[in-house]
Amino acid sequence: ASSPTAPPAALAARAATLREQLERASHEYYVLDRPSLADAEYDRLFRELQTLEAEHPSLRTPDSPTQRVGAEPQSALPKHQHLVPMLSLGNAFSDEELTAWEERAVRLAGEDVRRAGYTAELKIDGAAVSLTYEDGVLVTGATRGNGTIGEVVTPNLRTIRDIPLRLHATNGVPAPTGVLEIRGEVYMPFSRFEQMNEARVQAGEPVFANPRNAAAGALRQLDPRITASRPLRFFGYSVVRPAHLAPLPFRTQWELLETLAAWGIPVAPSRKRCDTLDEVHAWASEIERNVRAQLDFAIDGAVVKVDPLRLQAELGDVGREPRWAVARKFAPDIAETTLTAIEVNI
Ligand SMILES: CC(C)(C)c1nc(N2CCN(c3ncccn3)CC2)c2cc(C(N)=O)c(N)nc2n1
Repeated sequence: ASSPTAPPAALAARAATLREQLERASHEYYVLDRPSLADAEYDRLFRELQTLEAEHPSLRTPDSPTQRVGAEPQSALPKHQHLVPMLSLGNAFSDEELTAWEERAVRLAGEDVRRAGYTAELKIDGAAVSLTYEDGVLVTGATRGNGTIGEVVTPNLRTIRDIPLRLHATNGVPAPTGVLEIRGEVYMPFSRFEQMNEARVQAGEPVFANPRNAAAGALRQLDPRITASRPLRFFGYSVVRPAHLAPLPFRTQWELLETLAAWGIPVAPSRKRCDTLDEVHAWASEIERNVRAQLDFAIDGAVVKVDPLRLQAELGDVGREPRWAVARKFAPDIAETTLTAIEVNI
């Protein structure tokens, strides 16, 4: 017999179904931009779940869509120690410097580095964060901070629709178990950045100098309702877990990104699996010359990574920078440098 407070199994099952349907609809609407559920239907299901949770509080789980916006403002942001430190990135400002990076890696780990190839990614110009999931449920979100200690901003990150509150099994990829940290970049699309600054000018509020500052500022709000009002997005690019836990279900950076996407984490477009560094040079040049101007978000370059995790571990890090990855920086965005110049003149 069920105890008086435990909800009947049928209601618990209904709540679980509603959570799944609402999260899938939200993912299709915000991430895939192809909604399959009408807004009115979404609202009806959302209200049904809210009612169920109000009548049976034990059904109000942390991965419920009703728990995205809303905790009370905090007094200050608590500190968070990252399970695995978030590294920095060395910079390569030219093709020659990128080639020198490859030569050093080959000297250390041998020709396998060249044979195995690279994953090349856009370098999103936003604010780096780390999301901790336990058995697929988001439990903590933190800013990068100094790489070892960041600030807990979980309520603020939960307001970002791109960030799933629960990781799902799809395309034959099982949902993750145990604890893992997903790292990525929170950013503000250009189109929404301009719109927000326009509104701030009308409201007599100070404008943000660039989308990166706007994203970082929104993330560090004490009141999540303010964060919820800011148009923030997210791309993931790294998954780590403490060394003593079971290995993750992928062997290369490319498979890592495919796994993130299968779990419902947005991954930046225009990435490329390159068999040679020449392919990386050509891809980076195409991105800087043609793709960058079409993107609705700021990038400050590309990130080139030795693909196999085995070689990444063999290469390790020096100081706080991985030997197996490097940022290929592009010329600063014209708009930003112009604005900075104007600020200086004034
Ligand atoms: C996992 C590694 C360390 C190789 C790594 N580290 C990154 N970053 C480190 C330095 N970061 C940083 N941030 C502030 C201050 C100092 N360093 C900001 C993130 C990456 C950033 C991006 C991106 N932006 O799109 C990306 N596609 N891949 C990354 N990969």
